[in-house]
Amino acid sequence: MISIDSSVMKNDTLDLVNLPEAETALEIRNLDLRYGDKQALFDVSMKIPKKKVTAFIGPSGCGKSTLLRCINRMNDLVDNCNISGEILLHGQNIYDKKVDVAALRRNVGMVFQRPNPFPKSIYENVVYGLRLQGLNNRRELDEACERSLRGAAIWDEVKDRLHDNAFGLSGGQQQRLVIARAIAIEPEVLLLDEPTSALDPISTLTIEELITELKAQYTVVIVTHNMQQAARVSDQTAFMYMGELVEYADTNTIFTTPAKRKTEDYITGRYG
Ligand SMILES: Nc1ncnc2c1ncn2[C@@H]1O[C@H](COP(=O)(O)OP(=O)(O)OP(=O)(O)O)[C@@H](O)[C@H]1O
Repeated sequence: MISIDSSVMKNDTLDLVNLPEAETALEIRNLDLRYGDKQALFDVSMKIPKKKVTAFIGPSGCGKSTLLRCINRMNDLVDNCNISGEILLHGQNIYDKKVDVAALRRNVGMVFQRPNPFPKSIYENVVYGLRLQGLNNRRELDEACERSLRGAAIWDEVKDRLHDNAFGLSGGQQQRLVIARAIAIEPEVLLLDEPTSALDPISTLTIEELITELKAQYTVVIVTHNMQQAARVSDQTAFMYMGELVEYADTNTIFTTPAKRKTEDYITGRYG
């Protein structure tokens, strides 16, 4: 039986079904996804609120990462992947033919399970996306670098070695650096795919605190295996099972009074 510390529970609840457009960052409508013959998502619909943390939880293979990857069209890179349904960002379906996928991915950044800094200096990692956009002014790059590293809660640790190779950082620092790189280009949405699963407990806690700070500016969607983590960092939780969205509600409700039996069985550790 998994017990969740009730002191970490939050009290604000949103009506996720009738969420007003102004408060909605993304709306997923009737999303189905197939990898070849195998259907991995079944008719998923949900509204993801702006500037909140939304967690996807569920047993291994239930489709959490697949759903996350749909939000910035990472699944486009997978052969044989077939998607129907819509994901609306600012009222526009991101799967519309007119959509510029590179621009979408700038606006919807992604951080993966294993920290993946580039083999470059800390500084060059952070400003990488800005350079790609053609920004070359040293002062602007310096400012953006500092702002992003501060935003990712790693500035104090690296400010005296910005030109050292990023591989010299610890795993937890590398993950915060990668988050700094993602926020340097000022996305609206940050997708975090099990961002702490390769980290030690102290680094995990630092990243969790960071996630809570990030929602002041960004909409955060996180996939996690760790239910305590979902309870600690998220405002809303979506429980998935075998490709279906079983229950989606504020995190407090999911962990204390879930409406569905399957959710209760999962959060109480009966399977997983
Ligand atoms: N590229 C792929 N090609 C074929 N099948 C895939 C691919 N990626 C995922 N799948 C399948 O889709 C289903 C959902 O996988 P997904 O990785 O989204 O689940 P998950 O809930 O994130 O799992 P985990 O917690 O283990 O990472 C699984 O059955 C998986 O085997």
